[in-house]
Amino acid sequence: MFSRSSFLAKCATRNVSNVASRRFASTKSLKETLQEVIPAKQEQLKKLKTEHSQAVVGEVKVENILGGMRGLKAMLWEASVLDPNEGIRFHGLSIPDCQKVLPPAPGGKEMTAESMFWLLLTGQVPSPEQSRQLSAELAEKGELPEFVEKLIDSLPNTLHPMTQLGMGVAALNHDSAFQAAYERGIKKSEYWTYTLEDCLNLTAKLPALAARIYRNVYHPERSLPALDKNLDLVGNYSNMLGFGANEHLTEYLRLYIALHGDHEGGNASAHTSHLVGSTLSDPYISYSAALYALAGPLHGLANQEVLRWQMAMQKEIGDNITHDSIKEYLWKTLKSGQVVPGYGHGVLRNPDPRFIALQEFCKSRPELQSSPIIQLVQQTAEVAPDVLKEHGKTKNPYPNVDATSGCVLHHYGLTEFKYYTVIFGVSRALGALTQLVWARALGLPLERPKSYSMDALEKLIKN
Ligand SMILES: CC(=O)SCCNC(=O)CCNC(=O)[C@H](O)C(C)(C)COP(=O)(O)OP(=O)(O)OC[C@H]1O[C@@H](n2cnc3c(N)ncnc32)[C@H](O)[C@@H]1OP(=O)(O)O
Ligand SMILES: O=C([O-])CC(=O)C(=O)O
Repeated sequence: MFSRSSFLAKCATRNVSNVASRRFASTKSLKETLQEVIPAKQEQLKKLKTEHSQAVVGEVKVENILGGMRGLKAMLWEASVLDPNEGIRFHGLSIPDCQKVLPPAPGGKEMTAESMFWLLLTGQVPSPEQSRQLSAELAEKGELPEFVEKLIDSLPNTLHPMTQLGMGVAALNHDSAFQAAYERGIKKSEYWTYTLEDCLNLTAKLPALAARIYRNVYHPERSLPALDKNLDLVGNYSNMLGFGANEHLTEYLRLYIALHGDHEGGNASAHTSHLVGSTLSDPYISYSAALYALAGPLHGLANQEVLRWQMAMQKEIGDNITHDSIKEYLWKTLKSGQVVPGYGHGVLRNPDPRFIALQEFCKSRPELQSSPIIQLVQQTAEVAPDVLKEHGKTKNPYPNVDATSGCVLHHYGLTEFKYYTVIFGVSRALGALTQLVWARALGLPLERPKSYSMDALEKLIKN
């Protein structure tokens, strides 16, 4: 028998190939589990600092400074690592591994947001009981304060849903446990527990906030159902969006939200939350800032742009869609100086495994296979890589997750694509908030890289 802490210490230094070995029969709560795993990680950090702080892991070239820091190994991020060819691994587990071992909701097949959150936070696969325990805790904490409801209800329905989401999340910091404790004057060693409290509260409240925005903007005539204490986080979200009766869409949302949860630390949303959090801003305002990075069309908003672009393509081509007509539309987009949304990536150099997992979901359901919008997305993915290769600019001509994430929502009737990035925003909290807990548990410092002007850079090169 091995102890969990020694197992975690080993996991920290090498990938775990035997997925089954990640199963633990435990009745511990999330906080108790974290209390157990934190000392080994603190020890690991101490060792890295004392024994290896001068080890060189890369070099900084002028192209890195001018090229958006692409490729620089410059951040610590615990929950996931992105391999350019294989894609994302969460604590060493690939997406198919996660699909095998992470518990689904009762009666469902897809992993829940809670089980992914547990894995990201602790490095352990929760038991179904632990996952359900976390669902119950989140449902208990899920209601919005009345002033936040009033704030969201007062916004014009023409304000982009992402702007509204960021405002609601920031306003929730009114009740931040971390901020209140910091003002009281707590020890650094206690930071993580208050951060965890805020992170759980925020995760719990995101569905009610995001669903309220959807209702206000698109269906003001509807009333919002109350939180169901027996449902998982996404079950409740789907219910409050008005799709609770559609088990297929609810399952898709579970998969979507688990898969989009984390993508290592350098992506713009995760990095923003990490940067803002490093000033000891509380998790609400740190994550609010992250949402505004996610809301850019080169990042999360691309999933809205993909649907808009695919619908425009469908309108222009009409019913007779062929590979040639898609090719022509792709060239038209490129020649007009626009990017093809849903293609390319800052790190990945192969098709995104999240794209593949969502496509597999489509392939497993006959009603999705015969859906015109899903067929169009699939056909586009067959044509676009060759066109992008011929165009010759992008380092990665393959589809990323945004190329396909919206079409299933559209098929099942969630057609308001300006809302899609909000769903991404509910998901990305899982990874960004996990790192805030770890940043406080490990006592990570203020993030403050060195910058140069072009004159200063030229001087540096000469010297
Ligand atoms: C969840 C996510 O955030 S996944 C990403 C979602 N974003 C998109 O799908 C938007 C479309 N894709 C892109 O704009 C880019 O591929 C990005 C932003 C994702 C990555 O950017 P980079 O790392 O700079 O990509 P790369 O190094 O390959 O770019 C080189 C050139 O190819 C161009 N390029 C990259 N992808 C594309 C594309 N899909 N269509 C057309 N041109 C592209 C870049 O604009 C750049 O052109 P430039 O030299 O004129 O500035
Ligand atoms: O990793 C990135 O830069 C973008 C991305 O796919 C994500 O954040 O999910």
